[in-house]
Order: sequence, then structure tokens, then C-alpha cells
Amino acid sequence: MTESMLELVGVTAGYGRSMVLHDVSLTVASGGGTALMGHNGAGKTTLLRVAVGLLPVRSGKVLLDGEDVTKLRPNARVRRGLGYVPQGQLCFPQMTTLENLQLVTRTRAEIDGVLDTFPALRTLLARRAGLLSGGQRQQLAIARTLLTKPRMLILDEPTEGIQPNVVEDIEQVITDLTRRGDLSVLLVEQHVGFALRATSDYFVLESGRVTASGVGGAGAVEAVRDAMAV
Ligand SMILES: Nc1ncnc2c1ncn2[C@@H]1O[C@H](COP(=O)(O)OP(=O)(O)OP(=O)(O)O)[C@@H](O)[C@H]1O
Repeated sequence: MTESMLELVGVTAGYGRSMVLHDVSLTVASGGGTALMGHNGAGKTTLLRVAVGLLPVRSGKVLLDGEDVTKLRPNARVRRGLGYVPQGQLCFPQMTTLENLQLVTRTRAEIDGVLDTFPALRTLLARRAGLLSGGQRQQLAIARTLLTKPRMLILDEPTEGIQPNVVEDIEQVITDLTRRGDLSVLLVEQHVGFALRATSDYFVLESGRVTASGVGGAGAVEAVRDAMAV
């Protein structure tokens, strides 16, 4: 294991001729949690797509556990331990909760293991995923990705569109994941307070450029808000 689990080095990338990310460098420490914040349209999802391999770089590099994966397709990166939970609580709505999980593994012990992290899903195993609440679907989406046993987990706005009464549950699960130590987490999040509590360091992206970065925690809230106010 290297010191950094995920590293973007001088990445420029975008769609067609319009570049969204400009010379972006970002590091997620091994076993650590890193928050990525910034306004809507700043390029956060674009950065995640580059990290996962869904969008090619125009220039720069992506390293996973020290290995250059810039040219590797998403499935090859997943095999090397990358897990990605995109925005929008994606799951297969016509399938039950259990069937969604069984798409990754049919080993009951593994499913049981992940249900320990998401006890709320235990009572919902027979329910069609399309009938779950947004918060439950988000838990299912994270649980399904965890079943792939990632070493590097990427979460895109996991609390977006979740009812306020379950946001705290999701926040707790994510905070626990970032503290596990055997998992590195990159968290894109609009809620600055939660993002900084759940992680140990942060990056702020504005107009496709890193405008601030540092050690997280409650002390960083002001610095991040200042950086985002510009
Ligand atoms: N598929 C696409 N084709 C062309 N332009 C795109 C595409 N996806 C995103 N963009 C543009 O790239 C820019 C950055 O978008 P991106 O979704 O990465 O931002 P974001 O910081 O994740 O925002 P949000 O918080 O709203 O998800 C925006 O100007 C957006 O319009």
C-alpha cells in the first residue's frame, strides 16, 4: 500500500472541446477520508468521472495505489479496488433489495456482513428497490458498492435529495466508513459541516480549479466557506 490511495496529477479534462478541469491535482491518503467541495457546476462530478475512468484526461495522470491507471477502463480500475457510488441513489427498481445486492454476490455471509453496516436494509430485503425511500435507496447503493470490497470508495453527494430525518443516518454511516482505516474515501458533498466532520482533509474546486485545500475538522469550516464565497 502506498501513502496515497488515489492521486490526480495535473489533470485537464472536459467534454468535447470545452475543458472543465484545469490542471487539477488532488490526493486521497491511504485509509483516509477526503472531502471535495465546491459550487454547482464547479466540476466535482467531472473530476470523479475522470478518477473512475468514465471520462478520459486531456492531460495529466490518475494513480491508484501508486499505479498509473490513466489509460485503464472503469472495469479494470474496479478490479484494482475502486468503488463508485454515483449521484442519484441508483439501483434496479424492479428488483428487490436482496436481488440488487445479489447482483454483486450470492454469498449470504458477505451480504450479511454488509447488512451489519446498514441494519435498516435487513427488514427491506424482499421489497422492490423502486418502493424504497431515497435514504434507503442510497444505503442500498452504498451497500452494493461495498460488496465489491473496494479499497478506494468514491461517493458523489450521498445526502442529496434525502429526507432530513434520515440524512443523519447516512452521515453516520459515511463517517464510520471514513474511520474504518482499511478504506479510503473521496466524498463529494455540499454540506460543508458534515463533509469536514466525516473526513480528515479537504479540497475546494471552483471553475475547474483547486482553490483551497487543507486539513479538515471543525476548524476548517470557515476557511472552506471563505474559499467558496469567492
Ligand atoms: N456530459 C456533459 N457534456 C457537456 N458538459 C457537461 C457534461 N457534464 C457536465 N458538463 C458541464 O461541466 C461543468 C461541470 O459539471 P459537473 O457536473 O462536473 O459539476 P459539479 O461540481 O459536479 O456540479 P453539481 O454539484 O451540480 O453536480 C458544468 O458546466 C456542466 O454543464
